Amino acid sequence: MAIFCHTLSSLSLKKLINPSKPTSTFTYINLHIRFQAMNSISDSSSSSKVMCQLVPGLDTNEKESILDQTFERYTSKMVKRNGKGTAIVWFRNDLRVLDNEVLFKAWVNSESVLPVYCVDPRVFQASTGYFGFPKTGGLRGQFIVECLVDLKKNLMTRGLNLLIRHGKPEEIIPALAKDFASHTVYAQKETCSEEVNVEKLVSKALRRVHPPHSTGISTSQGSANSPTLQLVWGGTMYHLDDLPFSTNSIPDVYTQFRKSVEAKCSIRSCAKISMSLGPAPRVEDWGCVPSIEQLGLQPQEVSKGMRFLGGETAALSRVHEYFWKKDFLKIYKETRNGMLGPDYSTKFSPWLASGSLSPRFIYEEVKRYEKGRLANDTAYWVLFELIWRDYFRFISFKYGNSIFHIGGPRNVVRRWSHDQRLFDSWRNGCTGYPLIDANMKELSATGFMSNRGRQIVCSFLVRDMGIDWRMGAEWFETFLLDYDPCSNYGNWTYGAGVGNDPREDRYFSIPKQAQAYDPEGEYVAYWLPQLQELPKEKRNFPGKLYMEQIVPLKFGNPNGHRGQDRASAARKTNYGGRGRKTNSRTS
Ligand SMILES: Cc1cc2nc3c(=O)[nH]c(=O)nc-3n(C[C@H](O)[C@H](O)[C@H](O)COP(=O)(O)OP(=O)(O)OC[C@H]3O[C@@H](n4cnc5c(N)ncnc54)[C@H](O)[C@@H]3O)c2cc1C
Ligand SMILES: Nc1ncnc2c1ncn2[C@@H]1O[C@H](COP(=O)(O)OP(=O)(O)OP(=O)(O)O)[C@@H](O)[C@H]1O
Repeated sequence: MAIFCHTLSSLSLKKLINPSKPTSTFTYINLHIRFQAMNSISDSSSSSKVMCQLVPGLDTNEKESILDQTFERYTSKMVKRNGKGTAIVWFRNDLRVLDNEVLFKAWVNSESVLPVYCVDPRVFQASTGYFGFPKTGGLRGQFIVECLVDLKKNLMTRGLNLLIRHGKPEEIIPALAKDFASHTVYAQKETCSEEVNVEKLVSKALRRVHPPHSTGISTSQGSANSPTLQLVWGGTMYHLDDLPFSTNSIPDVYTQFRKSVEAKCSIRSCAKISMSLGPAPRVEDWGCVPSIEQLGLQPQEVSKGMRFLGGETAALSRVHEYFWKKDFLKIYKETRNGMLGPDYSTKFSPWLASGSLSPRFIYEEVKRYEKGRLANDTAYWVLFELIWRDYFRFISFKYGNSIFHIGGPRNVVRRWSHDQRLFDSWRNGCTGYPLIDANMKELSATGFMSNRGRQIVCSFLVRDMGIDWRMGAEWFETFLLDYDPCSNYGNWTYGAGVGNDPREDRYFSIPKQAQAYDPEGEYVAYWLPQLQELPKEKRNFPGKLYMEQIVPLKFGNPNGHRGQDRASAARKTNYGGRGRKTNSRTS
């Protein structure tokens, strides 16, 4: 039965948590978490089935009041501006007002700020690098639209607005710089080549802009008074400039990186801004936030699972909901490996990826929680995970495009399969392994998959199927709401054993993972309703009661796929084996 979408009484919770039966801490706490989630649903819908759950699950008034209170805490009368003229803020993956270094710098160094967002066809209408999937899927497109609506609203509250233009930034931004006689364009610095190339093009085009009172004499470098592009570091918890090593010598082992930054750097405070960011320059037509169709994408409704709301208001509300209202931070470390429902983990990633949430703000909230409520290892663990996120971003600096290449940062040579039948079964969730299929269905239906799920489906694709890991990474690129090139390709290279850390080469055994993280088959039965009628212990191991398994498992297959050994399966599926023996650990 689909647990988190049904109401449940405390009586049935007691039945679920049978004290006479030994239950692991993980299982117990997850049941508790789902029970709380269900209670919140039952408030509004008594005994009816709820098919999809909003994240955050707060009403509009509550969200607006959280936004106001948070903004108030981060507003200061002390900040003064001391610049001249108009500065342009080119919004990219930093769609927020709170702790936005770019907006802050532009405001301080100008008399007026023009905030701009460019709907770049290379982001919304292009294809992924090698395998040609849509670069941005409909669900992420919708999420970004919501982020833009919210950003526009929050800027307007502070006396600004958001100018929205369709086209390439290198054409739009210089034209605006000319029209508004801007001296500087501020934007967040990115690290991957697609984004860096756009930065270079914008910078080059700006050099050709002559300000109205210049002599018109220009060199190949442009006019001395041409507007400049100032790229500002943002988006990570630790600042690039504060790292205790140069980007070229960032440790390849995560633990070394973490220990070093924790010991030697501190996290900068969030930027506080003035209540009013105006005056806004005079603009005839600020443009509307595009619809999903205007982005050239197919709209997709979420009718099951989690429905994430885009935007800074939702992001700050989610932090409030998870840390303060539901108080789940105190058990985060024990629950974070769950798969079902909104509350086993923070779910901050979609807002972090679009930049509608600042990681430094999360840091400050963790510290506030530790001071005001409870300081334990589990509150810290959110920071531990955020350091992973920082790490992959810095690693993308160090290794450049190699994170997208088949051999990864270590240039590992292996033979990979491109068997379309196998890949299709994986992406469509029809492999015959409920744990894989349920996760893949969740991804395409909601744009989200748990970290546990991501590791398992990655291991299955690359190790059990032997498929080119980039096919999986690009599929994720299309669908994930939280798609971020550094975290996505960083994690995939790790999962495929081609990452920068040679020690990370882990095989995830589906039977073991199912036993540990979905012992009652609730997760698989939620996404694969045909399994709901099976006894709980059978749901992850349904044998012939489900569909035929497309490949045997590399290590042990308790459930069959009999009559076809690995070698013949490999031949049949064009799986070429590996040129190098892996030292996989089995989890
Ligand atoms: C194959 C694969 C692909 C992934 N692709 C992405 C991606 O495109 N974008 C993305 O943000 N995360 C990615 N992750 C990391 C991780 O799965 C998600 O960040 C996490 O599931 C988001 O859920 P959460 O916010 O509830 O996480 P929580 O457990 O609540 O963690 C808090 C935050 O820490 C960060 N974090 C946690 N784990 C990781 C990790 N392994 N790597 C980097 N950051 C982490 C995230 O920002 C996350 O929001 C990927 C992991 C794998 C195995
Ligand atoms: N933000 C991003 N998201 C997804 N993929 C990206 C991103 N930035 C860069 N890439 C991918 O990186 C790859 C660029 O690497 P490519 O190998 O073409 O360049 P290169 O390293 O300069 O080339 P070469 O190896 O031939 O010198 C492309 O596949 C591109 O899709």
